[in-house]
Amino acid sequence: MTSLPNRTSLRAPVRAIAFDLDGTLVDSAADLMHASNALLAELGRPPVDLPAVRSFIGDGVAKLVERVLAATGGLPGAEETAAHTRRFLAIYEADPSAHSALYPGVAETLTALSAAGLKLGVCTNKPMAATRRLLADLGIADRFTAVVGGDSFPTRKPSPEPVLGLLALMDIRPEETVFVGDNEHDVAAARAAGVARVLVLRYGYARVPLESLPHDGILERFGALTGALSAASAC
Ligand SMILES: O=C(O)COP(=O)(O)O
Ligand SMILES: [Mg+2]
Repeated sequence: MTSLPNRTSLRAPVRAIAFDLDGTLVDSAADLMHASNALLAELGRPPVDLPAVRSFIGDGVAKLVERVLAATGGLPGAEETAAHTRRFLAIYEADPSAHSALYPGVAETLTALSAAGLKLGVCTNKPMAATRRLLADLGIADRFTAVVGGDSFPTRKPSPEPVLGLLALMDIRPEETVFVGDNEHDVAAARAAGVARVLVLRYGYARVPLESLPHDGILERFGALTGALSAASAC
């Protein structure tokens, strides 16, 4: 009787890792809060606190600003909201990193993964200009083969479009890719793009229990990624 090949031997080897940004690589909530509060001060509105801002992150800047406005006196009309979003971006892009930091283990782990020959990419819903500046300020811009932001394609995560766009730029197929994120949009986008594995970080800005999401594993800390990848390739 012929034996069936095991699951692993049917899988393409992992050649790339695509990372989410906010809540995965970078704890960026404090700068988003400061930029929100600078805007709110100009509008004569009360400030928002860190837990509120954490819960507003993940759908891009326009949604963040809408949620900030809705929580502090109400959402104005579409044109005024768009003007406030532009003002928020001007404030945020001028310095997106003063109060932000890489999560523990991020710099070392990215170095180890590139040294192991893996291509690394970023797929975030944050607009590109702020993303580029944040990655540069935190000293990790040169680790990535490609970066895509919330304004790089017509749709954002949870759409698979930016994930597939990132992989095209990296010349990598979804089945050769692991996606590492922190929220429900990352899992949905990566699943819809057909990546081989989806891992989520416990410490990020998820708005639903991680256990309820169709991921392939929860990482308690960023440094656990190298072990998770070698365990998967060994089994
Ligand atoms: O919502 C944002 O602006 C950024 O979020 P992300 O990096 O987690 O995709
Ligand atoms: Mg995130």
